[in-house]
Amino acid sequence: MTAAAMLRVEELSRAFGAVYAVRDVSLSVAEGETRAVIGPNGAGKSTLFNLVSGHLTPGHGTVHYAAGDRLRRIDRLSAHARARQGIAIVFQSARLFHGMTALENVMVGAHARTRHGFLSAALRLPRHHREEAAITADALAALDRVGLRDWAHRSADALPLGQQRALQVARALCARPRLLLLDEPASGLRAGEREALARLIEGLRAEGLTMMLIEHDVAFVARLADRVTVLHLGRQIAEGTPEQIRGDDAVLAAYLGQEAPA
Ligand SMILES: Nc1ncnc2c1ncn2[C@@H]1O[C@H](COP(=O)(O)OP(=O)(O)OP(=O)(O)O)[C@@H](O)[C@H]1O
Repeated sequence: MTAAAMLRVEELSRAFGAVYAVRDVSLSVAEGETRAVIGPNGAGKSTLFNLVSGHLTPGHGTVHYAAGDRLRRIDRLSAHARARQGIAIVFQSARLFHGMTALENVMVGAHARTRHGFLSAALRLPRHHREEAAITADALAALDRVGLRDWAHRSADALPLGQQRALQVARALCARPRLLLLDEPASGLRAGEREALARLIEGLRAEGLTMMLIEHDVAFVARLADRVTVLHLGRQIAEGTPEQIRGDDAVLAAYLGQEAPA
């Protein structure tokens, strides 16, 4: 791949007690690439994402990210600092704010990058009024981008699951990410909802957004990802195009006894 790296992970490890969730993983994601991360249950996929987003710190290894004109080391920065630099994560479990509208849910994402932060915004301090108007405009634009503009003033609780996922993506987009991490965004969705989500991700890919995506369905991965990283028991056992991964013996062996990538 000739494009510049957006993310470089080197010999990254993280253990919980005696068990390595991620062990000596090295990978590089190019600017504009969509990278899928697959692997059987417990392979370390979510842990890897949390190590990149800053929700976990590594026991060993480094994470570099393209901030400004070069790769900078970020593995000791807080999740908040990484978010301000453009790394956004959509977690596997839906974390919407109940009792808030779709618009308010998205505005929370925008506050991650403002100077004064969410707390003073929540307190409605005067200096926030101009900033607030800009955030509202950004949040409406993000809702529009995911096809939820008409839901802006409706309760997020009323949204079907597929649209709740789209709302989470909108919230992440509102923070203007340069690297978007999506942890199993399609899990639990029905066929029509999966298709809508796939089209949403395709649209972001066409816009050139760099993404990492955890997903079990290999047809979904083949459609959306440029390259695939395969983890098993914390280690990276393969990397390549979706085509290369499908025929990889180590990958097929890792999935033995589980749902194999067909
Ligand atoms: N906070 C934690 N405390 C203890 N063990 C953990 C913790 N988080 C993850 N693990 C363990 O680390 C390993 C990797 O977990 P992780 O959630 O990263 O895998 P995964 O590939 O995302 O799995 P899944 O597909 O089931 O979501 C598992 O053995 C898991 O039990």
